[in-house]
Amino acid sequence: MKAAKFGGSSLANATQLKKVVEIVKADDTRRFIVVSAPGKRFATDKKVTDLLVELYQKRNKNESTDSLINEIFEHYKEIGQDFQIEESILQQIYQSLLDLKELAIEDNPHFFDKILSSGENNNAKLIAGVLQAEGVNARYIDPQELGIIVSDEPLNARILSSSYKSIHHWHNSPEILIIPGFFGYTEKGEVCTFSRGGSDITGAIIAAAMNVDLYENFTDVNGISAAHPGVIHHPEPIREITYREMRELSYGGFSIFHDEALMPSYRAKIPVVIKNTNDPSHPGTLITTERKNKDQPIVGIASDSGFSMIYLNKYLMNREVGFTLRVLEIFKDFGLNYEHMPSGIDDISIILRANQLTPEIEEELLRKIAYVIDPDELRITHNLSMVMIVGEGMKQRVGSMAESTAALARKKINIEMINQGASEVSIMFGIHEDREQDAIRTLYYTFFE
Ligand SMILES: Nc1ncnc2c1ncn2[C@@H]1O[C@H](COP(=O)(O)OP(=O)(O)O)[C@@H](O)[C@H]1O
Ligand SMILES: N[C@@H](CC(=O)OP(=O)(O)O)C(=O)O
Repeated sequence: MKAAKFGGSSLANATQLKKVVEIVKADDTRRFIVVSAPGKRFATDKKVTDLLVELYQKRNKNESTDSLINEIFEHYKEIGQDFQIEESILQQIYQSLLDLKELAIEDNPHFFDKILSSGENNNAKLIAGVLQAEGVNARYIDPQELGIIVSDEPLNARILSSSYKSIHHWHNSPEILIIPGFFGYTEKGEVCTFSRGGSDITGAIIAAAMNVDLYENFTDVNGISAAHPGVIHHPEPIREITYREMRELSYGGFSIFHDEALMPSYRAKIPVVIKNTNDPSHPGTLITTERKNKDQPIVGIASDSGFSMIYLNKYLMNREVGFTLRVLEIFKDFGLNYEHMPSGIDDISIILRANQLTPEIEEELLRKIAYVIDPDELRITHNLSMVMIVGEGMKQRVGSMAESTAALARKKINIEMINQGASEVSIMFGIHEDREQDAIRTLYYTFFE
């Protein structure tokens, strides 16, 4: 049995949807289909979820949403146009969009979630209708009926562990279930979405709950490549990768997969394959617990920007009991999440996402650190990118660090920070944002060509 998730790029228009219908028909073990909201039809197009974000903003400003509603509806109509679907489906979609005009804003903590979730919900209804019209025994199912119950954290829900058992009750469904991705319901029955890109999460939850043999994640490329295709021309494809490696790459900025999405399928030890809707016979990339091909020490290079780093130095820091704890307590008091904290004998660096800082917060934070910790040196660096080389094989291989630093030095890229986790699955380099693409290129050509 398989669960398949189709991303927005696979559902953007009628031509793409025809490919999806063929994929569903081609293998009768594909029993659970998770769908995203319609994606971009062309480079300058807007995906439906982004139009819904605009709708939310307009509602908040009390501006008319009529033209947006029409634009979104026209997109659904275009997707359904080549199929003999029942007229009532499009009417239902139109009505649900009109209902968004009436949704209460006041005392409605799930206002944004309700608007966003309509993108996938309407698409799942449309696709179920299309599959039925094409003779497939399929049905739309609402996440509440299915049992996707989530924590009450607007725009950032998490699945409750009790959900898996309820969802499993549907594993023998005679109909193929068409499930909208990206949201669930709280215990009180309110719609709550996962974070952006969260249809991947729904796919993994369904795969784990139904205990399928394979979770297929369909997108618009032949699996994952060793670096971002926008930076490296024809990067090498990755045929097989472990969950740990994929987790590091997703964290490091591989936008192809939501980084939280792997958790449910990882725990359930279900293999995931990333496949191309436009070329379904291509093997894509397989994500498993252990990879068979151990020859490749480094599988990929990822990067992400928008970091700041606070550097602290205090002579004999290592003798002060509770030093790190006191520093982190300050971060906690400011409600700041940190991402990494490499340390030396007398110094530590704390790296955090810069979008949490305003000039006021930054000033107060530094003042508090100076007062509580009394460091010999305290400074903050902005506009950093984290560039990562990832691969389980690095543990056995001598010299990955030396080759990387030599490659960066050759390009005169200054390394502000190096971090290697205890698991030795990745090495991370903090560099100035301006040199991010140069760093990826030089590291890629060092390890791949
Ligand atoms: N390392 C990588 N390998 C392959 N694709 C990548 C990589 N990094 C980023 N991408 C991009 O991710 C895109 C697919 O992911 P996504 O936007 O989530 O698609 P979907 O709409 O199917 O969910 C690809 O079109 C590609 O441009
Ligand atoms: N539509 C949602 C959820 C999602 O996962 O979409 P996609 O599978 O197209 O990345 C978003 O844009 O965030």
